[in-house]
Amino acid sequence: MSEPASESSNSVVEVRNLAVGYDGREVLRDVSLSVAAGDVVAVLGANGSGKSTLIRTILGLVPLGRGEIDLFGVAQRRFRHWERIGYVPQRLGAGSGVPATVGEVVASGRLARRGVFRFPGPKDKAAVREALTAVGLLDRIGDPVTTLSGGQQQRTLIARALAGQPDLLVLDEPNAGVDAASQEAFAAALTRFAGAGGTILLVLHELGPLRPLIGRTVVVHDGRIAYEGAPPEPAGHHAEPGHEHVHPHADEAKPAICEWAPTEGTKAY
Ligand SMILES: Nc1ncnc2c1ncn2[C@@H]1O[C@H](COP(=O)(O)OP(=O)(O)OP(=O)(O)O)[C@@H](O)[C@H]1O
Repeated sequence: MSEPASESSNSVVEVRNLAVGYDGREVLRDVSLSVAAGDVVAVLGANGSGKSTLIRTILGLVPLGRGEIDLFGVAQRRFRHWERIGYVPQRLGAGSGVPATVGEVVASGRLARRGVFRFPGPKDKAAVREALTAVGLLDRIGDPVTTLSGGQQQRTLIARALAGQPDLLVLDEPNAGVDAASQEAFAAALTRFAGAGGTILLVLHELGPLRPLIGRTVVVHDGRIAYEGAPPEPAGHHAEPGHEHVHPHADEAKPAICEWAPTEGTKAY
């Protein structure tokens, strides 16, 4: 892992007064967010609240309407070191028609590091094996990805991002529809990444096995940040074992942050 840019102190992501829309319809407004080196930040919120739009805008995949975004202390439009960021989208674009093996998919995560025109060297191969070991899939390295379960395919995507040895991992609902074993494997891989000083920004529907890892949560409600602070403590019957559901429900007028017991350091908006 390389050091953060010197001019950036330890800022990894800085979002100021962001507004984003699709086809003239505003989806995010007045969003500000800071992620520092070593932070593990979970973005929560109801379906359609704008969580994916927020991280996709940070990554430059959705055009910025208003506001500013800095990555590692550099304005996003001038940022070139995309190899410092590993992105795990919601799904492995199934049906691409390319019959790739697990090892090939993970090796593609090295492209930004090694360049397209250089053959993979021992360092690249070692990084691929290490990343597959981290997610518990080394034994599947030669198998076509299409023969893996949905959860294993998600783990392959995490391994692809890890193989690039990024400083920042951005993940969009990595646990959605994924079996318990894969969720545990993610949690272990992400814990190791964070333990080595990595920064994580991820969209989650439920904290689940990742709860102990999350340092800060940001709740997006109706395109704005409605809460930012410590991970919500389940209250009342929500504290029962197995109830990990953090719910700002889509059909509620207000985010359900009132059900959480804010702890010290909480910012409620
Ligand atoms: N490419 C797009 N074109 C037009 N509208 C979009 C596009 N992507 C998202 N939207 C709309 O923007 C809003 C926010 O969507 P987004 O995917 O950011 O929400 P989300 O909080 O990530 O939801 P989910 O939890 O369901 O993934 C929704 O109303 C969605 O329909």
